[in-house]
Amino acid sequence: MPEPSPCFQVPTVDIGPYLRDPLSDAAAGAVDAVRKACISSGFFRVANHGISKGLQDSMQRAAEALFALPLEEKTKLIHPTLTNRGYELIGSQVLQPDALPDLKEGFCVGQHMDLDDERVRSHPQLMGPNIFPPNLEDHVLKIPAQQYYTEMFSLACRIMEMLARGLPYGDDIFVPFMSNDPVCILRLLHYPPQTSSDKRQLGAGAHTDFGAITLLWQDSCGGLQVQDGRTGVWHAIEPDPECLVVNIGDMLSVWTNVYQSTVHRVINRGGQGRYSMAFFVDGNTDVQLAPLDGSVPATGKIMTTEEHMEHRIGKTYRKVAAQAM
Ligand SMILES: O=C(O)CCC(=O)C(=O)O
Ligand SMILES: [Fe+2]
Repeated sequence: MPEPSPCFQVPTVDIGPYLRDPLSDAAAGAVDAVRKACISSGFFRVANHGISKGLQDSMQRAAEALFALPLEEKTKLIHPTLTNRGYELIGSQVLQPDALPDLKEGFCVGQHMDLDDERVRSHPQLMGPNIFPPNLEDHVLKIPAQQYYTEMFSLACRIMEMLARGLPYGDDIFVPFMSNDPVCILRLLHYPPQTSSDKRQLGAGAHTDFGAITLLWQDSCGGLQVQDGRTGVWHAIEPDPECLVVNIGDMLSVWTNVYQSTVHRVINRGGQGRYSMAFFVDGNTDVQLAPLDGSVPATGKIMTTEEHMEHRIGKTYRKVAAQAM
């Protein structure tokens, strides 16, 4: 394997000063560090992000309890229509078209909306009710998940603000995107230890994220890798309990042409189950995906974020039966 290039960096940015006072000099330094990371690797870690260790620990315990439920109970949590709510079986997603189905199971929580809600009728693929397991008490999963969701949403708004400040389109350019019931999804993930030597088997196949940004918590197992687009070399993103990983998704790459949505994957060779939690910021469904400088998108076609999400979800999900696992 070629040596990782020293130029490829996933820096750690202390965002505490920005969260405390966005107009301070230290905050301006953090904005600049974030901007540089978005332009070079599209990945950075954030320290002093304000999400407590206690809440993260509760969520890790919640994920362990949830994924330890019998398969029969987990399959009852599969949403009849939405892929961004409830349980997802191992192998449901194929993130890398030439690889085997991903060796991961997931569970998604979003903003709860009842089925008869007008917003659900207008956006039936992205909005809807949450599903929680009836056999886990609310304090185990539902309550911490809702608190974690709320806190991650606030943090995501602040990070989107930092990203806006690193661009020439106005500090509030992403406010509409983060308004009007923006789609944000908390996805708990469990990767069983991988024993297969088949190179086509990955925990999560190589992909770029669909939305604007992803905020990721990972346990101490390791296994997340990001690819340097210039050299093709994969770099491990080592776990750091003090930090969350932030990465740029395809929406920001289309809007800005300079912030990179970088290819990454997961391979869990740690010998034990790996847990992670991704918070996907997919945003206001009506916002247009067109370069902010007014140029024509590379694809020649302007989509809404909703059309883009439905396209990417449709391409990567497949129906799998529980008994095939
Ligand atoms: O589990 C991880 O560390 C990464 C997950 C990921 O890339 C994704 O869900 O998009
Ligand atoms: Fe990803």
